[in-house]
Amino acid sequence: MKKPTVVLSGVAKRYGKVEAVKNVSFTLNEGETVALVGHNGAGKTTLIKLMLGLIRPSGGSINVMGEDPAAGDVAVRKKLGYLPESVAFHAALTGRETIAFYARLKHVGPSNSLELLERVGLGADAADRPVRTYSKGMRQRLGLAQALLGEPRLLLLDEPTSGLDPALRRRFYDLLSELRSKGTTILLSSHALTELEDRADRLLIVNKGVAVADGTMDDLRGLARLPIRVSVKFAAGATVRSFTNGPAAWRVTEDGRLEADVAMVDKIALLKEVTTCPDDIADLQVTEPTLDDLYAHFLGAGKITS
Ligand SMILES: Nc1ncnc2c1ncn2[C@@H]1O[C@H](COP(=O)(O)OP(=O)(O)OP(=O)(O)O)[C@@H](O)[C@H]1O
Repeated sequence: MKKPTVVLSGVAKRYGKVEAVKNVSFTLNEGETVALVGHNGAGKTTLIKLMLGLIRPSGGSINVMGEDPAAGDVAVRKKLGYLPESVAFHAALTGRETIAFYARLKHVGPSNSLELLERVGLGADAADRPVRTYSKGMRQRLGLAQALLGEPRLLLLDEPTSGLDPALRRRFYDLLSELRSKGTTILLSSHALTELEDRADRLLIVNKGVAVADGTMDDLRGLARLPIRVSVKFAAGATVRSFTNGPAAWRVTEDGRLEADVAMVDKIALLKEVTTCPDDIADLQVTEPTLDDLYAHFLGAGKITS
């Protein structure tokens, strides 16, 4: 059975009159990568700060690795890594000095600082340059190296790939899968929906402080019941058939394909019908709802969990 790293039960957070988080409950398990998504101001950073123990909830309870994170237990803090949304470092310190500084704050040995910097793609040359000479992407990577200090069991990453080019993003996600395979729990707060789609085990969608959906992509697709799109291209010389028996209403696209949107439950029946004469078909595409589609759907719906 999966071991929970974080458990939130009925958590609320008020800032004066603003109800930033309302009755939120979820669990993050060992070795799980969960994407936390929501519009600006939805409450994502507030949830992360609550899990870090930087702020206290106005209601409900939070348990991180068996402890109340706001109790200030050093042993728990050592096992926690955090990358804030905007990373700010002392401009005059080198990358290596920055890591040594954070290692002291976290009470972990700085001995592996160079190895840590190399892991995030900052080599020896960059390690000994002052941070003021770093590009935005290099600062972001330094932030990630700082979050990885002490081999954390829980990583909370707020917009971790902002400022990273596509190659560095790939490298970043490779690093995350390596950590995940070692059992690290990872929470990624991000607006970059397309890159989260294949990388998160689970999605947690928040809207105006409320968790409106929690589940895997497949769970959420099942709950949303959004249609899938089937698109057929006929082979040259094939007689273009019309599929009249199936459940779908077909249309002809500008590039001459036949296209239809059908409910998930009708998918197999439709594909059987379409492929009765396989030699007539040059191409067949089946497109499931994307995370963008699901996100739009759940923001328009009430609370739904798998
Ligand atoms: N210290 C604070 N004092 C008052 N209101 C706050 C404070 N911090 C956050 N809020 C409010 O709480 C709500 C949630 O903010 P939060 O920063 O958690 O959202 P977010 O989902 O992280 O947004 P973004 O995607 O823009 O970073 C917003 O309405 C915000 O204005």
